[in-house]
Amino acid sequence: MANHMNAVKNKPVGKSLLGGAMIIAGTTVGAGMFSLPVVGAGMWFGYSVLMLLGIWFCMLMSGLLLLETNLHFEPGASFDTLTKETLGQFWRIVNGVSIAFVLYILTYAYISGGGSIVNHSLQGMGIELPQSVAGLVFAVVLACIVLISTKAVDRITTIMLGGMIITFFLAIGNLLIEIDVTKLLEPDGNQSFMPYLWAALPFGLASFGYHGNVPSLVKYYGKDSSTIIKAIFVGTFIALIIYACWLVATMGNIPRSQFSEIIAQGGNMGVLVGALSKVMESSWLNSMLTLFANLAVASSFLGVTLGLFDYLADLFGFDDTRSGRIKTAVVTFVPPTILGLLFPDGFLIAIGFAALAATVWAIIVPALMAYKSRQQFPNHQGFRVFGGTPLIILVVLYGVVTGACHLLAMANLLPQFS
Ligand SMILES: N[C@@H](Cc1ccccc1)C(=O)O
Repeated sequence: MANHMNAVKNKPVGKSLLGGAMIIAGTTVGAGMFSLPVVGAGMWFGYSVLMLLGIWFCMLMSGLLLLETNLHFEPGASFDTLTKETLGQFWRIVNGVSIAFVLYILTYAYISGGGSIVNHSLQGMGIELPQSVAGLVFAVVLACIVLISTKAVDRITTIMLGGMIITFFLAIGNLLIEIDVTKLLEPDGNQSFMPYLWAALPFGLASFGYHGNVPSLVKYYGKDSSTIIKAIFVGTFIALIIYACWLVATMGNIPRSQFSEIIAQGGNMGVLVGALSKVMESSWLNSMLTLFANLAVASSFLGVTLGLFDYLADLFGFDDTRSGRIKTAVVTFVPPTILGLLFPDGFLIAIGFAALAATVWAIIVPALMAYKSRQQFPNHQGFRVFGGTPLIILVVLYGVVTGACHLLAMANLLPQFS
């Protein structure tokens, strides 16, 4: 869903807790969600929920550690300033590169997922397109919105957010009623579950990523730490609940053995939604589910590419005139779109790589910065995350283990469900 980082800069949303919580929930819930049932099929429901709980906790802690550091600086200080002032030039560069990488690879993931889901929708209307072309259409339409202005993105994502909430409850509510408890609790297929946990860890991490928004919340609320803490807690908790419902809805309706087929077809969004569509009796609710998936990936695309657009404009010094924006749009959209045309089905692979890079800037760097800033400001009276250094070590370990799992899975050294 949307990454309202830039929306915040331009439009005061009313400084209630709810506004901040929605910004966090909006960024967190996105395409990563569609990878969860597919990569969780091996370990199935129980372990998936346990995994989500653990990841939620670690990602919440790393976000709060980031907030702790951020509060030592003036509202408006960016990631770049925070890393430069606490960890120095080396980490500043590593951090900047990893953020840019995540934004680029997510843009590609959304084009791949968007192509897949647009294709699934068009098939419902009797139109057949190659998936790469559907991805191109998806990218071009949404890129034009980003090109027009930040305000356009803000307006459209707000509408999409409303649409997502409505369609999510309509479609998922129905799927939740129809679930088959035996499918959920006594899965078929091979009876080994736990070993598949490791390869799924990176996808859980990507699904709970929101950390780019922490500095924007500080900018938005000022140094009101208790409201920001609540906004992060509530926002990520909403995501946790949505993911749990999503796992119940998918795993309670699609048998585990059928996930093998979904995985064999690349595990892309359209394939998963297609499998769910088959079990839904009402064609109207079916359309709601498809519409939800379209909105979820489109709003994520807008949020993330707007972040990338501003980042690249700043990096290359392109101005905000018409020609400047067109230049920025070219460097923002052309590389991921070409990748989307060449490899239309890299959705899962891209989410995995996004997670690998996110371990750096969303987990390890925030933990190290908090450690360092506690030394730099020993007499600081304000907010400090509980748990002292052991908690920092736990968060770093979580990041390192997840990154290692991604690399091991890439090298085919981890058990993967197929
Ligand atoms: N959580 C987002 C992806 C994301 C990762 C890291 C930071 C920001 C966003 C999603 O599921 O689509």
